[in-house]
Amino acid sequence: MKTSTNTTPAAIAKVLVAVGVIENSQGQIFICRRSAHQHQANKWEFPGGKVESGETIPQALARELAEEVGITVLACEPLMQIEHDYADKHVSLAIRKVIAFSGEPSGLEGQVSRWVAVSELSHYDFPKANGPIIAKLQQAALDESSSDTLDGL
Ligand SMILES: Nc1nc2c([nH]c(=O)n2[C@H]2C[C@H](O)[C@@H](COP(=O)(O)OP(=O)(O)OP(=O)(O)O)O2)c(=O)[nH]1
Ligand SMILES: [Mg+2]
Repeated sequence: MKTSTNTTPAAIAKVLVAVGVIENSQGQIFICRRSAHQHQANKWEFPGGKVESGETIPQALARELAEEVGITVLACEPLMQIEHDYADKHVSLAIRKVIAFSGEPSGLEGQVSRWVAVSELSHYDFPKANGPIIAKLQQAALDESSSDTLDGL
């Protein structure tokens, strides 16, 4: 007789998360450190949080960034979508680049936070799902600097 152990992926909830890559005028990115009691504890992250029912992704992003880091999002654009299965949780990250905002971000929930250059992002311990985001930001920065070089010819 077959037995079921209820450990199939379908048994693990999937969470939609709006994630903001906030960039300043010097091309630096704002990152925060997750607390010791959160999922993916103590890892660095791009601020954001779960999309609540009835919310669009931009609405969720605006609410989360106001709550967590105290900025008002004025404009954002899609950067990428990542599906990632952690053993205990499946996440769908809807990543937006925040290209205009008002206010100065800070860790309103007591989280450590800082602005970092794109080239320094790989020195920080992010959740596994974030690898492709960092690769994409670093590739875009390289493309931009090579087009600057060509402009100078
Ligand atoms: N905000 C954010 N979450 C990320 C990133 N990478 C990544 O795997 N995650 C995962 C960790 C969590 O499982 C989930 C986000 O949940 P969260 O704990 O931030 O959600 P939330 O802000 O609504 O939290 P809460 O107040 O309900 O506790 O997405 C990232 O760069 N930023
Ligand atoms: Mg959050």
